Amino acid sequence: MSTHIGAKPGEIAERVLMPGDPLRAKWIAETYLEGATCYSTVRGMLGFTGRWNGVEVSVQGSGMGMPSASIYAHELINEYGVKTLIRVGSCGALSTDLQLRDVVAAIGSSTDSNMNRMRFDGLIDYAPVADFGLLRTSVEVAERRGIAMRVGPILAADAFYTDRPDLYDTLADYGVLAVEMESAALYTIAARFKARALTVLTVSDHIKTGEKTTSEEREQTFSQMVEIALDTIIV
Ligand SMILES: O=P(O)(O)O[C@H]1O[C@H](CO)[C@@H](O)[C@H]1O
Ligand SMILES: O=c1cc[nH]c(=O)[nH]1
Repeated sequence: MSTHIGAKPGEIAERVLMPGDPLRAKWIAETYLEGATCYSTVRGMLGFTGRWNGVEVSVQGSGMGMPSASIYAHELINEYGVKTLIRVGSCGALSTDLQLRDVVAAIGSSTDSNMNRMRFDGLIDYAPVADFGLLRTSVEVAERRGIAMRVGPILAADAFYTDRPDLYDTLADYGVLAVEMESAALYTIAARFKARALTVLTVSDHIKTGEKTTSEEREQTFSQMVEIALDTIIV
């Protein structure tokens, strides 16, 4: 067991999908993974291991926000030997080109988090980016599946409810597609500890239009994103 994950050594695969929502982890395991078993219920942050196309894959909930996701990424890599992590999350669209349920792959992640400012002593604006091989594979998988996945930069925000919507407009002017709350930390920790990471998202709500999906839809219906992530992680 690590501090926050109740798995025994060997119970977590080298390949892990990371949704923020632990009940999305359960849905993914039950819907897609053959022979899935639950290895952790610590803090209700469920984790499962099973097989996708014969390859062992785990799914671990990571919670909301970079402090929580950082804990799970850190322990998965450093205490369980995880080599590849793909976040499968929901996001709010900043770009007016995006519609509800569109799938987005995050090539890089800007952030308002202070975590990397602390890491680099406020001297460097570190640029957290996706693993190029995973990103390329995900694009190939999406094309093969006929899914029009958008690839571009996103924002990883500390706050879900912002007092500065004007900054979201400015970021959209700079080509930032969407906002979520974990990718910058995931990319940074993967880089630091020599793992590979990618973030694939589904648009759950639109910041400009106010349209949104329900919490049940966010938990159980973002199948295109999950299928792209599963096909990508086993390559
Ligand atoms: O749906 P998940 O993966 O939790 O991701 C998004 O949803 C949560 C906010 O509702 C944040 O964690 C954000 O990043
Ligand atoms: O972090 C998130 C996730 C979904 N929608 C948002 O607006 N923000």
